[in-house]
Amino acid sequence: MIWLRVSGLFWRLSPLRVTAFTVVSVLLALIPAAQIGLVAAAVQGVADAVTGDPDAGRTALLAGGALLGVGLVNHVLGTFLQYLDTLLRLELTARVGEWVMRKGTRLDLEQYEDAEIYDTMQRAFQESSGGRVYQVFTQLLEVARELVTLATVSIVLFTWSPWIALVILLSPVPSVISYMFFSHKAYEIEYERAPDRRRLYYYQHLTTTDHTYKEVRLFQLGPHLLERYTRLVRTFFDVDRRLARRQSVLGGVLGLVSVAASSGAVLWAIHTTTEAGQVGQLAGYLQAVGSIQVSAHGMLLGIAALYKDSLFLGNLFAFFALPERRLKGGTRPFPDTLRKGIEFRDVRFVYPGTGRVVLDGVSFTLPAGECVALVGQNGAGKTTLVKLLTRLYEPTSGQILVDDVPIEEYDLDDLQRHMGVIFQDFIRYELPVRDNIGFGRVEAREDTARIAEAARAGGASAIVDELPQGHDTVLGRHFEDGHQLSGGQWQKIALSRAFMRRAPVVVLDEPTAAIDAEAEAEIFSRLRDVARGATSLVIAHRFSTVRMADRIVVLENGRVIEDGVHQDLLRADGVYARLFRIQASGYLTEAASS
Ligand SMILES: Nc1ncnc2c1ncn2[C@@H]1O[C@H](COP(=O)(O)OP(=O)(O)OP(=O)(O)O)[C@@H](O)[C@H]1O
Repeated sequence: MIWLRVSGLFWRLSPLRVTAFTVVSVLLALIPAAQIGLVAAAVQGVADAVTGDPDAGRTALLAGGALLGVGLVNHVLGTFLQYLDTLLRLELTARVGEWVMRKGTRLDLEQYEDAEIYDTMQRAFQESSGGRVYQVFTQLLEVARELVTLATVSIVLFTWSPWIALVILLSPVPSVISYMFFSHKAYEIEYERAPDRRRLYYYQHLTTTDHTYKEVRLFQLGPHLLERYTRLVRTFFDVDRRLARRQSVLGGVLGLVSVAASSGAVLWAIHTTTEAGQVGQLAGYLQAVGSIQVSAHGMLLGIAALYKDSLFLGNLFAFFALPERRLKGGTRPFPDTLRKGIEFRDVRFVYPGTGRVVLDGVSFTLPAGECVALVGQNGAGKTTLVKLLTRLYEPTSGQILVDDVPIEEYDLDDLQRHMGVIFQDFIRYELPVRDNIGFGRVEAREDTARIAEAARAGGASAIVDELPQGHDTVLGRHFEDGHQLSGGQWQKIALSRAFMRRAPVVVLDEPTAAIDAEAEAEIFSRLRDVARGATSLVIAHRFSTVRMADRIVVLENGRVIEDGVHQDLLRADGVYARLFRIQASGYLTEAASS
């Protein structure tokens, strides 16, 4: 049914152009039959004129003139078809890319983090140029056109000799069957290969991108990665070569059957027409033999190609059919300022498809307008908590309440609009500063005063002031005139993006890991001001940052083990106090020995 869906896509693209394309294609398909009839009439006319028929010369001339007219029509229609072809192809290429992007923005994070679904996406992206969709459409029309040609030419040929016509018609069948068989095999191989192909692209990415260069170069990973790449490519090549060998042997043998059948038919035609002295018929016959064979072959190969391309296109349609935004919100608008705060109540979480409990009954509160720091060793579940709070995932059990209302009752888009979040792996947009900060509130990206204020809040003002084109300086090195920043400078820009949002809830996941201590202290001492009284959650490993928070929550193995203010936690002499002293003593020892 892929054919139907492809036709549907084209119809939606431009009903007028698709109709014109179809009509012109069918008209062109009638031309070979007309040419055969006219050639036969012209040649027979000449032959009769030579043997003394007085009217035959005029008939031959008329047939020749008509042949010229048909040739002209063929040329004009052919040119017009080419023009329509270009238009439809351009339009489709742009639209398929657009559809793929739109779909990508409507999926859940869970789908991106699921290896199987991710493979489906990768397979679909290979089709996102729209090339194959277009191919299927033109193949469909090609098959229809050859069918019309075949039918009309067969009528002529069958009236002369049904047996010869049948032999020629059936001759391509064996080779087409083998083509279909091998197409299916090729598709199966390619399907199984998707994870390895991803690995291949990944090795390529590691050795050809700017931000991987330093490490790959200094660890001298280049040759090793190249070897992994080559090993995979060689495995692919071995499998493909075996398939190609089998295909050419079988295809070659079956092709011989086709050649033998058509050559035999030509000989047979020469023999019968010579005996009857029908020169015109012989000329028409020879042309018809060629034409019918080309059309039958074209049609059957078209069907086989359609079959193969439809299999590949199935991936694209499978991607389009992926369920969208399964995570639904309610209708309640998210508050512009929190009244009470956020409460995690006995939250448990297991990543879908895994058996490991990442959060095991987490309970704590984020009082409105306060800043809570979340600490814990790597893998304790801190970022996972943020994913739940921002509703990128749903708790397996337990509840998150905002101002005593379960989080899922709030409108999902509105909730996310009211959260200023920066993750550890924030994006470095290779775009102007205006976008890098303005994307925090995309509707306000032209509001230079607001961007400047956000930059101040994130400690990025001095960086922006020094850039050659200020807010319009392109960052990064991917595009012309791009200006590269240091890691800490990028992080300040990302922080500014979070503040650009002016959200009532601010979540910063290791926001200052790359920022120098002085700037970090400056940003956090002003956090309450810059966050405009927002309720904030900060994940940090540096205790100089953590101690500035109103409350501190310590997470270990998915459980809250301590919760309180800095001084109380120190007095309690638990895990927090131990970790704090380790860091503090490191600094003190260094200070004492210097
Ligand atoms: N998408 C995922 N699918 C399955 N497991 C995951 C996924 N993301 C994280 N995990 C697992 O969940 C656990 C908690 O991860 P999380 O990223 O929340 O830790 P974290 O406390 O933020 O660590 P860090 O301090 O290193 O950033 C880890 O054991 C990790 O392996």
